[in-house]
Order: sequence, then structure tokens, then C-alpha cells
Amino acid sequence: MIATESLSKRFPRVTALDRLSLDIGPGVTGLVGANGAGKSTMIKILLGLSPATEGRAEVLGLDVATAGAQIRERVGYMPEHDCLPPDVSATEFVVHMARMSGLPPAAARERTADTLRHVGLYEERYRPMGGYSTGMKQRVKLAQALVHDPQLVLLDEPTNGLDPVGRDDMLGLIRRVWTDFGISVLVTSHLLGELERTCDHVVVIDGGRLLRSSSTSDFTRTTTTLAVEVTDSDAHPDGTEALRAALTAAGVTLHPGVEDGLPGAGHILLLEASGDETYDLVRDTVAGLGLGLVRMEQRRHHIAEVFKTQQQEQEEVPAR
Ligand SMILES: Nc1ncnc2c1ncn2[C@@H]1O[C@H](COP(=O)(O)OP(=O)(O)OP(=O)(O)O)[C@@H](O)[C@H]1O
Repeated sequence: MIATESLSKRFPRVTALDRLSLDIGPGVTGLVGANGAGKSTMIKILLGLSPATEGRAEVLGLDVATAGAQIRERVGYMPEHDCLPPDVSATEFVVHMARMSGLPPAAARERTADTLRHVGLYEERYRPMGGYSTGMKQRVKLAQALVHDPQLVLLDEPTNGLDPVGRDDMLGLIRRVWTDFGISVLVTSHLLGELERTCDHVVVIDGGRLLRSSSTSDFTRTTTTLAVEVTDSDAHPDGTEALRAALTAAGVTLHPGVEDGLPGAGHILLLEASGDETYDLVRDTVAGLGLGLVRMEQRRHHIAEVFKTQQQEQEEVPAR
């Protein structure tokens, strides 16, 4: 879908992208980085709106330097900032964008109604957009990116300004753009955690440089850490501590501290699972103590943890 080779963009004072080489396939891909990392610059280059200083990039097999107009016919774009005219309704605006993309009037109206319904805008779509909430505006911006049935959409910070519920809704919609319509997505965010559930692949950039590009499952691969939560009992008013003592005596390595568990149950113990025998040992120990087993699960990495580790490693490299 997208391939870049040693792509750089230098402004007089800042290098926004620094020799970035990427290969992004179909599905939902997250482009993540702190503010100023170069995400918007990358999107503008991919759309053929801003020339790269060096290197090359292809979108859907088309060269961004020479085929910008063809790329924009096949790619939808949701800009980061508010760009909606306040006096027109969502329907008028999205029909206009559909017509600009070359759809005939009847098809433009039909696609607009379908797309606005898909993003969850119903009666409100006839009201002027100036009175819309941020969430509604983000939905209109997403709708106009989808209305001409592109093969790929580039979404720049679509969850910006949304509260946690609005953010979850938007992430669900983005996921469905791929699963329901087969339209690939490149979505930028400065929040790593968001992308974990939404994306198949994550690209992390920092200061215009590639930190990591891999599938989300590689980021969140399972660890050898086992999380165990038990109930208390009359004989063991602190079931968690009783289990900790019994497992330590049985030679299991436990991580220090406990995490909060489910309301009404105990805390969560974290221990090293050397193999299946650890599972059996935990089960038998819990049963032997007469406690209830609430959970026993293998922990997964969170993307943010992996990212933190990488940053720490880089910071720990001694200066030469
Ligand atoms: N037209 C420009 N002229 C000069 N510098 C620019 C220009 N556009 C972007 N930059 C600089 O390039 C760097 C990358 O900016 P970019 O907007 O791509 O970052 P970003 O990751 O999208 O962050 P944000 O989410 O805050 O927009 C920043 O340091 C920015 O100040």
C-alpha cells in the first residue's frame, strides 16, 4: 500500500523526516509519535502535496513525486485540524466533497447518505456544522475521506479532542473501515495505547526517524509472566499473601508487589511461569489452601512498555 525509501524532509531549521524506509501492507496501520515527530509531514508527502527533500515514496504503486493527482483520487484524507465550514450541513459538505472527487450528482447523494450513516450521523446531518460537537465534526471529517470509496485512507489524529468514550467510538469506526469495507487505513496518533486494539501493524517514529515497525502482535507478544488472582477464605483472610508464601516455599519466582484485582476479590500476584507445570502447581496450591481461583492468565506486553524499554535502552547508551 505504502512504501518509502530513505524519505527525508528538511525544513530550514528542522529535519521533519530523516531517511525513513517503510513498507506498509493492507489493513489498519498506526503511525505513532510524539507531537512534532513528523506524522503530518509524512501524510502530506504521501498525498503528493509536499515534495520530499530526498528519497522516494510510493502509494498504491504510484510515485508521490509524479502521480499526486492519481493518488488523491484513490486515497481519502482526514486532516488533523478543524476545517469544516460552519454554515453548511454535513450532508451539503460531504456531497460537495463527493462531487469534487468526480461522483455524479445522484451517486454523490447516495454515497453521502450511506457514509454519514456509517459514521453514526443521522438527523443531525441536516444541521449547520458550526453547532456540532468535536466528536460529530471528527465523524464528518472521516465521512468525507470515505465518500469516494477510496482504496486507502490517511487519518491524521482522528481522536484528537475526544473524550475517552468518543475516542473508543472513533477507534471502533476506524477498525470497521477495514473490516466492513476493505479500505486500508493509515492512522496517526501520539497515544500508543490507542493503537493496540485498532491496528494490525504499528510504526513508531521519533524526531523523524523510524524507531520500530512491526505487527501489533509482535509488540504485544505474550510474556512468561502469569497473573493470578484468588479470593480470601475464613482460614486465610488474606488469600493473596497465603498463596504468595506457599508458592515461594514451592520454589516459584514471584515478582515483587501486587496489582489491584477485581472488586470483591483479592490482588493480582505476578509470577514467572517456567512451563505447564507452573499452571498445575498454582491450581493445586490454590485448591490446597481452600481459596477460590478468580484468574490465571498469561500477561501480554503493552505497546507502551515495549516503547519505554526501547527509549530507556537508547538513553542508557553512553555518550561518546
Ligand atoms: N512548513 C513547515 N515549515 C517548517 N517546519 C515545519 C513545517 N511543517 C512542519 N514543520 C516542523 O517539522 C516537524 C514535524 O512536524 P509534523 O507536523 O509533521 O509533526 P507531527 O508528528 O504531525 O506533530 P503534530 O501532531 O503536533 O502535528 C516539527 O518540528 C514541525 O515544527
